[in-house]
Parts: sequence; C-alpha cells; structure tokens
Amino acid sequence: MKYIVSTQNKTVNGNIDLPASKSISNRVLIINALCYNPYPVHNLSDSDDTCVLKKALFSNQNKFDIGHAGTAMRFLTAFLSKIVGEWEVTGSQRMKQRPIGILANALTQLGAKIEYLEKEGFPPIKIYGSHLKGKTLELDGSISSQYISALLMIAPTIENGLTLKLKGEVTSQSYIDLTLKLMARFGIQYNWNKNIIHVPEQNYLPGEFTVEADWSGASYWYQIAALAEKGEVLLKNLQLDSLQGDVTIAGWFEQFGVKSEQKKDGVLLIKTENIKPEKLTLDFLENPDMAQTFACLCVAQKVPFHFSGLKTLKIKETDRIFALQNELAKFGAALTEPSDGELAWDGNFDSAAEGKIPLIKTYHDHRMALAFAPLALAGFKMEIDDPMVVTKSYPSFWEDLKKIDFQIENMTS
Ligand SMILES: O=C(O)C1=C[C@@H](OP(=O)(O)O)[C@@H](O)[C@H](O)C1
Ligand SMILES: C=C(OP(=O)(O)O)C(=O)O
Repeated sequence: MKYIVSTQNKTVNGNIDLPASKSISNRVLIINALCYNPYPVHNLSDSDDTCVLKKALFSNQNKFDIGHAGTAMRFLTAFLSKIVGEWEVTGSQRMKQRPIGILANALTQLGAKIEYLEKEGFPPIKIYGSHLKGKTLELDGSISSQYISALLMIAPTIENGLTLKLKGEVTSQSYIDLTLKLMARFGIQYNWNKNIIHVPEQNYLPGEFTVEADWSGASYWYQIAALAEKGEVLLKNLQLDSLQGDVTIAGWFEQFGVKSEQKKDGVLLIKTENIKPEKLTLDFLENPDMAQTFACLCVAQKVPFHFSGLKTLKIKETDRIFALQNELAKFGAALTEPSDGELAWDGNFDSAAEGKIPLIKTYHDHRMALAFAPLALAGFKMEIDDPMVVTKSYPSFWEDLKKIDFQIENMTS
C-alpha cells in the first residue's frame, strides 16, 4: 500500500488526541507484572509495541513474537529471566539484527541461562528463568539504554537488589531517568551517583496510574506547526512537566517560531512568527528518536545542519542514517556523515530532483513515515510506501492529519 500525501493549507488549526507514550506504557506493564496486587493502568498506549508486550504478559504460552518492538524484546528478556520456566522470544527479521548480548550476559551473571537460537548475541533467544541473585555488574551503556532499563525494573525484585556500573558514553540517558522515576512512582528507592546506580531489594507498591501523551509523537505536530505559516494546535493530554526526555523539543522548536503553552487539557502550539535558524547544530544523544523529525524539518526549511549523538541510529528499526540519506536525496538534499554518529547537510539542493514526486520508502520504520508526511505543508509532493508502519507508535496518525486538511490518497493497487 502507498499513500499520496498533500495539502493546500498554509495555516493549521486543530485539536489532536495524541497517542499515549509507548515507553511509559511498556514500563508500567512490566512494573505491574512485578507487583503483587496491580491496579489498572489508564490511557495505556494502543501502539503495536505496547499491544505485543501486553499480549505476551497476559498469555499462557511460553513462546513470544514481539515483532519490531525493541522495548518489548529487552524488557521481556529481563522479566522472563526471573520467572522459573523455559521461554522463547523472537521478533521480526530486523529484530534479529538488533543486538541483545549485553543484556543477556548481564542476566547470565545474575543466574539466568540464555541460549541464542540463531546468531550469537541476537534474538531469537531461549531463556531458562530462575531465582536471580543480585550483585555489582559492569555494563556498556553506549549501545542501548533499554538494557539498563530492563535490568533496573527487575532489580528491586531480585535477591540483594542490583548495582550497575555504566561504562562508555551512555546513550539515551533520559530513558534511564524515565525508568527510575516511574519505579519511584511505584514506591522504589534507589541511588544514582554519576555512572553507578544502586537499587536495593524491596517491593513495588501498586497504585493507580495514568499514562502521559507521547512526546515523540508530539514532535510531528511541532514539525507541522513549524512548517505552517501560522496556526494553533492543541495537543490534548500532553504535559510540559513530563517524565519523557523528548519534552526538550519544546525549547528546540522555539527557533522555528513555535511556542508552547500549557493549558488545562494539553499543550497549545502557537505559530505566529516565521523564523528559522541560519544553521542548526543539535546533539541527539539523549533524544535519538527526534533525529528524523529535525532532519526532515531542516531540509523543508532549507536550514543547513550538523547533528551529533547519532551512533545508535544504525541499530534502530532500520539504519536511520542510511534511510534518511536515501530518502532526502529524492528531494535533492545530499546528507553527509562527517564521522560515525554525525549527520550534516550544507543547505544545497540538486536541481535534478525538482518536479519529481518521489516514493518515500519507510524501511519498516514508523518514524520515516511520521517525519516525512509533514513535508507536504512545505509543498513537497510525495508518495509514502507502507504507510501503516506508523502503528508501531502512532496508530491514528493518518486520521489525525486529515483533521488539519491533509489529503491522504490510498494508492492500493
Ligand atoms: O527505553 C525506551 O523506551 C526507549 C529508549 C531509546 O532506545 P535506546 O536506548 O536503544 O537508544 C529510544 O530510542 C526508544 O524509542 C525507546
Ligand atoms: C527506536 C524505537 O523503538 P524501539 O527501540 O523500542 O524499537 C523508536 O520508537 O523510535
């Protein structure tokens, strides 16, 4: 299936019901599974990534296919390691290329047994869950914070708790912070000093919980507001006082004339001023999921950029560096990779691309479709391949775009 995405509008006004955060939802599902008497969770995400984890946790099977969901893969691996039994976890072809060795080694040191069913260090895996005994573990933090979050969530429930000494340049720290803050919300005490996190053995205290709206999903609406000449968009249930690290984009978007105001029922984006930076320099180490949003925005706004902190983009749903280079080249923008973890653009367009209507490939990556579609507002015409890829995090995205008069034409043959 393909969608042709276009709009004649230059002004955007609307109220959008954002999806709930899949990062928060998946943490709360695991924490609830570790509680003795869990309360129901309100506003749980309806994304694929949350649905697969929920299905696995509530199933009576011992084999799980978590599709493309990184958090489900990593969180479930740690959770099942402490549940006595034999478990198999697999995922999509891409998941089989996303490493899990660091987490599996750590769990093995705590007493679990993990076998690789195909390739050493990668899913699918077989887990022999058992009673785990905590200790001090040294862990490379530069590949994925999800390994650390997965271990932290089970830490209070294993004998003697757990101490993690993080090595290397720790990526996505804002997500580690999110994990610990949510654990604290469920009664857990911990100590985090520089690169050492200590979680003593203790019980989670169940309580009522409502999941926040998703700041990563909000970024596409900020992008839309930035590309519009003017307008106001209310992002319902979104909070500026948020647990999610991606809230930081509210500040980044001010350079593109988008202001954020906290209202009773959400965050109001206000676009009044058509401004943009001469060049954009940003570090995405804490916010890797925002790289596609800003690369697409800068090309549409003709803003040269230099982005860093992108080393982990190659092991996400797709190699996002390669995907951005390939697809933005279809609009005539040649992005370079000055060194590993960097992406840059000099602001020049190749005129050979002018007047063409490219087919934007999405590479099984929701954020490719989510970040490219807003470019219709800047007059970029395109077809989007496999548009339902958005269900990984934002199932109602296309319906929401129609609310602000985007035309979404289905080209299913
Ligand atoms: O813990 C989480 O919820 C996430 C952590 C990040 O992954 P990495 O830690 O692998 O960078 C992020 O990219 C992902 O979308 C969600
Ligand atoms: C990287 C992402 O997800 P995950 O790693 O959980 O698959 C994402 O949602 O952008």
